Amino acid sequence: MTRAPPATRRQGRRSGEEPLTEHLVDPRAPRDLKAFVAGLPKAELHVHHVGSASPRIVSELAARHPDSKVPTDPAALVDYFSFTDFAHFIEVYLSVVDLIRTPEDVRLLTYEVARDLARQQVRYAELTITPFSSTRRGIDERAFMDAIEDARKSAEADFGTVLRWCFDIPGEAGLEAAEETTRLATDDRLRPEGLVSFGLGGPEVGVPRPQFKPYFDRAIAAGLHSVPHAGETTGPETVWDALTHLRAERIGHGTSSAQDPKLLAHLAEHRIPLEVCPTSNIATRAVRTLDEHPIKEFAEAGVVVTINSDDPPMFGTDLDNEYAVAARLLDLDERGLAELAKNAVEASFLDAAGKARINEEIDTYTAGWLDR
Ligand SMILES: O=C(O)c1cccc(C(=O)CC[C@H]2O[C@@H](n3cnc4c(=O)[nH]cnc43)[C@H](O)[C@@H]2O)c1
Ligand SMILES: [Zn+2]
Repeated sequence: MTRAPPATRRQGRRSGEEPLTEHLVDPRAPRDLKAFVAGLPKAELHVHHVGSASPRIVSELAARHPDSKVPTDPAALVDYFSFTDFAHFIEVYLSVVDLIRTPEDVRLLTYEVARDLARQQVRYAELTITPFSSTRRGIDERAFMDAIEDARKSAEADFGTVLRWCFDIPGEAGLEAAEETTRLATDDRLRPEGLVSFGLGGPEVGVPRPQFKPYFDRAIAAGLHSVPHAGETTGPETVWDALTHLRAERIGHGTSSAQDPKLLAHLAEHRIPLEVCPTSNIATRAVRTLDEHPIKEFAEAGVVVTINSDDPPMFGTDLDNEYAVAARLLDLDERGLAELAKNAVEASFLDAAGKARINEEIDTYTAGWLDR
């Protein structure tokens, strides 16, 4: 018998409601959960713009820029995208950032990322973009914003996938990057229509969160939601800092939260979702093996778990695979997977009508699958 642990049930229950009955696997023949996931409407909340460049796009851009050390052969990229530690991941990540040199590169990348998301039935995604990394490399800021907005509108029209932006500060680049990112995110003459949230990425070691409080205060005052990375490569104190100093509404990764029962209880009580990216944590060596990943502790503590792919081509994964990983680690059936998908919809910054639309699609799809 397979049960969906409490936290993977839809978290939208008002307090005092009867708890949902346990999801029991139908005694009929085991179903192909991967096929179910492939057709399941989904939302993705933690996925990076440059980190989502497909091998085809990366190799095409590398061929345009022979001075780059990034391989032009997609097969050679697989080895290039294997990391010895988190610092090595960032080094490789920045070598791909260096390939994005023109507004057309930005537009092509963004539109193709949306195509890949749509292929996985992603109806809505909040794509994390680091504008500082592109403007400091010479891309005009107005042209950058126009490129991502043009791709966003084209993708919605062509694929039906709704994209929104999270602008993040590359923390290791310091307060200069914080100031520039905040300016780009809050200047009404520049901020793109699709911008909904404000984040903090890059290495956490040696990059204390409290220093970024003034910048998050300005972003929140401008109506943006706070979604910093924390607890990915450092301890639970970084997650506490993100909550108390940066007023985080969601936490990117939050992996080390499992080391602090009080933090788990706080996240569960206040329904602060974790943007869990299982394979990312293995690829960057933040977690040793999937079986050691704390996602089950999160679920059993009642924390809102959302499933995400982070930098899928770099980690040799995609969102569908991350759902399959979650199904194995959380011992889920189709209903449990549908509830995970709804967790992401509920934790998103999409408007109520949009959430209702995707949730209804998830329910209709799941009912149809189970009744087939
Ligand atoms: O752009 C620069 O000039 C620059 C200078 C110093 C440091 C940096 C960065 O650290 C950029 C990091 C970059 O990585 C993105 N990212 C993607 N996946 C993850 C992740 O799992 N954890 C943390 N950061 C991640 C992040 O959005 C930054 O843009 C840049
Ligand atoms: Zn990330």
